[in-house]
Amino acid sequence: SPITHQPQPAFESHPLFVRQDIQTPINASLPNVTIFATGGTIASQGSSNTQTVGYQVGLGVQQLVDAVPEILNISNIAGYQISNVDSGSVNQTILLKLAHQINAELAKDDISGVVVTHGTDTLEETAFFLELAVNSSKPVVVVGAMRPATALSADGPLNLLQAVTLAVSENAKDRGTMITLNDRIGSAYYTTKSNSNALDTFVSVEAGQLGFFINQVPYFYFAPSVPIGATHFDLTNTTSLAHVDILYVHQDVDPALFNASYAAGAEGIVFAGVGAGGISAKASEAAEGLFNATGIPIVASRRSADGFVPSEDESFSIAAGFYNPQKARVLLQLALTMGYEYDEIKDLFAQNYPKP
Ligand SMILES: NC(=O)C[C@H](N)C(=O)O
Repeated sequence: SPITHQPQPAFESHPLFVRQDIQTPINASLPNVTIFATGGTIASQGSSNTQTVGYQVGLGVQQLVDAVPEILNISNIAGYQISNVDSGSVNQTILLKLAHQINAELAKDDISGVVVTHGTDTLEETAFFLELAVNSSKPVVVVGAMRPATALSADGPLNLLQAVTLAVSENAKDRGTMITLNDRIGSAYYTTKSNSNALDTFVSVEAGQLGFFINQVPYFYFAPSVPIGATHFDLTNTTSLAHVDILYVHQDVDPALFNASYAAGAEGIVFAGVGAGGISAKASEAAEGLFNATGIPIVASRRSADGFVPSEDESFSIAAGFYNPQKARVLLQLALTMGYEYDEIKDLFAQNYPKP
């Protein structure tokens, strides 16, 4: 019979708590999974079944689950509507709601894992944020779609089934936050969106995928392992995140951007450098001047899709190592939020550098 999962009393009083229940049948012999819906293409509808650009977000978590009744053959589902936005509009309020609610959910003995439905554009940022903010052996799976729910060959329903499958899989434990889309399973650490339009958009070229689905069964290439530099933050009492900007470097980049970013409130800056963290002499001078004047951490990442930014002696900047700019930003943001000193931030990034 249909049931409504009730909110946890301890969480009702939390300032960031928002909840919308869904109604699904319950089968006591199946594991429990909680879906946190945030929006994105997976929750979008077009005006025709051939429209694959320019559609509107708006489907609720109940509709996402109703579209894939097969999910209820493998799990009992509780659903929370955290937001319903394109992922370009996901912000720290949404991220903190997710972190708080997922931590509370995974602390319950009868929950096997959680799934977050999300737009793909910034999915990797949310996944990496959750990787850092959630410390559990249970699977956290972030999933999206490249085609709206109304499209011919919509990819959302199968992606969602695979995400829930992963959330109840014993083999998916101790792998942190995972990203799944188009049969592939990736780590939140290194998976990135590679194509604005294609279904097969999530890649991790250097670090590789964790696994893939065959006939809806997840197969992993490796036993669970911990990425170099893996770390977790306890955000239990956190209600806002530090302001960190990303500046994109290019020929003739305006050196004034660094001071402008600081003037607008940035507490840290990541720049997407050319090559392995490069920047013009003039911009470098401006960035160094800002660092000397304010002491705010400035992290050098790269605008290339993949690669490593090595640390340089005597540099005013902290090398991002393997982190792309958006992941370096999340790491710096959390370190600043938790009150890390400059040297601790340097060490945090250095933990990710390859060891000889
Ligand atoms: N494929 C997608 O999900 C793109 C969408 N614009 C988003 O919310 O990120």
